[in-house]
Amino acid sequence: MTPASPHRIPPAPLLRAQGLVKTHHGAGAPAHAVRGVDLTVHRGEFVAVTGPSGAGKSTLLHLLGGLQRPDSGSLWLDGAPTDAYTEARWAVARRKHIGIVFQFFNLVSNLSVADNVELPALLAGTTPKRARAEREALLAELGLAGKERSMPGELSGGEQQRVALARALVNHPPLLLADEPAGSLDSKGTREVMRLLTGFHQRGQTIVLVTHDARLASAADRVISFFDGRIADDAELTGAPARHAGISAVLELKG
Ligand SMILES: Nc1ncnc2c1ncn2[C@@H]1O[C@H](COP(=O)(O)OP(=O)(O)OP(=O)(O)O)[C@@H](O)[C@H]1O
Repeated sequence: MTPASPHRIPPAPLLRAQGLVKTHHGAGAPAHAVRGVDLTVHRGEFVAVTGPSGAGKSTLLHLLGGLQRPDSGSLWLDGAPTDAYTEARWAVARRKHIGIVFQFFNLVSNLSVADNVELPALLAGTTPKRARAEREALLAELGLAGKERSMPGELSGGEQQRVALARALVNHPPLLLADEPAGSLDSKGTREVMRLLTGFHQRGQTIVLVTHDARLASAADRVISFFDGRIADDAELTGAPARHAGISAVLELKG
């Protein structure tokens, strides 16, 4: 008698959002930035979220990275519910599981390039020797060897964004979130960011990229059109038909 084959449980999606809603209450009328988003991202995917200015793309990315809290809805990271996460717990989750790059780099201006990149590794408990080795490898890979002692203000925009990428990836997070990473760069810088994101993706990095730049979005293998706080379309770029052309539907992809 052959032994019964063990049931194989498929891995949980890296990211799953259900019913996310976020309204900003500023000085003017409330801004209904995210109006009910269901989204599943599996390991290895490169997802671009595109849409017009004000559609709510950045707000969605901030919700996915725990930088803002939804008014309602739930989010799972690697199968773990995050609804009860405190700010401190989110900070730990980001340090280990989520790298984030922003349009304006957000580097610490009075720290050197080397220290900017090593800091998140040290905060995550990596030994100084290992943090240094990780930093050296990443900066070399990103074409920044020799810039270790430079201060961020001494670098070009493209170089600063590469430092920001190194900082985001130094802890090998399973998920990279990028919010308009080429938004303040010229076309050469944009091409460079595209090349780097594509390279990391080809080596297995899961990426969710927010951009209004069609060129950058074309580097992804799945493009979500975001409009008025909702997913209006969700399509693979390989020529496959759109998986979703409505709003607020659960997306179960590549299951
Ligand atoms: N902190 C905030 N306070 C008040 N309103 C906000 C805040 N952040 C965003 N909004 C509003 O929420 C809506 C969505 O903004 P969001 O930045 O998410 O859109 P976006 O698609 O990323 O736009 P863009 O492409 O111009 O960056 C807009 O109407 C914006 O004015």
